[in-house]
Amino acid sequence: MTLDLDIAVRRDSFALSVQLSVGAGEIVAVLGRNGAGKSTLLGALAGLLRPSTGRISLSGRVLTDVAAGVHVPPHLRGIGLLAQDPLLFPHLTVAANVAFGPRSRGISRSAADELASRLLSDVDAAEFASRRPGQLSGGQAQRVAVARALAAAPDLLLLDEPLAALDVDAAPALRTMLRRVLRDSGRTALLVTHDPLDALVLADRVVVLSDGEIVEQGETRAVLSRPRTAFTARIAGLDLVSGHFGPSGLVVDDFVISGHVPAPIADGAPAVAVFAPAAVAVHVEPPGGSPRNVFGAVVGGLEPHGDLIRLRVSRAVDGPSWVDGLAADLTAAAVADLGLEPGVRVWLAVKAAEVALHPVAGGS
Ligand SMILES: Nc1ncnc2c1ncn2[C@@H]1O[C@H](COP(=O)(O)OP(=O)(O)OP(=O)(O)O)[C@@H](O)[C@H]1O
Repeated sequence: MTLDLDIAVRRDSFALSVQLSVGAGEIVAVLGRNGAGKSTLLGALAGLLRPSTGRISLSGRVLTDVAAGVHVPPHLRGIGLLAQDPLLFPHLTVAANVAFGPRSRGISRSAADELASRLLSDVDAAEFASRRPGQLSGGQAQRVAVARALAAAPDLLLLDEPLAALDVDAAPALRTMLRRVLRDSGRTALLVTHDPLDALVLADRVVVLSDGEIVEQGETRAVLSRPRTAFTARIAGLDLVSGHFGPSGLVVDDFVISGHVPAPIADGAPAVAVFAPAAVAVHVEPPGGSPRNVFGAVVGGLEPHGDLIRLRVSRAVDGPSWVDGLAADLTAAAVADLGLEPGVRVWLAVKAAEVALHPVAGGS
């Protein structure tokens, strides 16, 4: 199902103006800080808000057309929402929660029960089928909410910060599960998040929203690893290296980057190494000992970053090309002590414990 949207929404002093298309089976992440307009965009799509101008269509079916006076109500849009809060019916069992959507579409009880049980096993929640929502952890309830959203067979699935309410231990497994079920079901989906990791793992493409406007968009890895605007660089706030997963880590050209693997990755699958610029140590001589991850580069630029200085590197003539754009955060004193300025040869070192390896969208 293809989504085409070109709308403007006014909310008091805030204005959102977005033009966006999402292809059939594509997963697009909308990334933005608090107040960027992400919820406003979702509200307009879901039919909860009326744009002041514009048009929204889903596979040619017009959902909103302000000029023509068309505004299809939320429940008739064929759009499913998975929110931060699972919002399960507390008085129904897990299985009945999932079967509720199909039942209200007129599907027979036995077919709806069968669908619910298949979807619950897809999200690894089959064992909770006869429990009530009050007897589930946050992560378990969110799995059930995913099954319920899929059971409604929406033409478009909206995911509104689906992992934001989960604790850090539950989020990676749920992220991996979401990635699997979204790919397997071939769903067209729009994911709203402020977490670049969600975008990386789940989305094919990312759209960066700032002050109600799209400031950058493109293939997720490309946008996050080589942000073209300072705004995206700040929001991404991460160092990213793309490669393939191998037995000793991320293989990129003839380098291997070691790191920890929060959720399983298939051998040979496209993956990324992610680390914080603050975890990067900068040396002006090759570091001694045998630290695992050391990359040669030259200083590209220096810019203030809060109380620190953010250094961006470029490739050295004899060094790997993929270091281009990596960032390291240092104190002003360290920058002065090391004599760092554009063109200076440096070695970046990152401990394996500070590097996380993640599968990326498009991979198996
Ligand atoms: N009901 C409302 N009436 C008027 N203005 C609103 C309303 N709700 C939100 N706004 C304003 O619209 C702007 C965008 O808010 P929105 O909730 O869409 O941002 P967001 O990107 O979803 O932020 P967050 O990540 O904090 O949820 C903000 O400036 C907000 O103050």
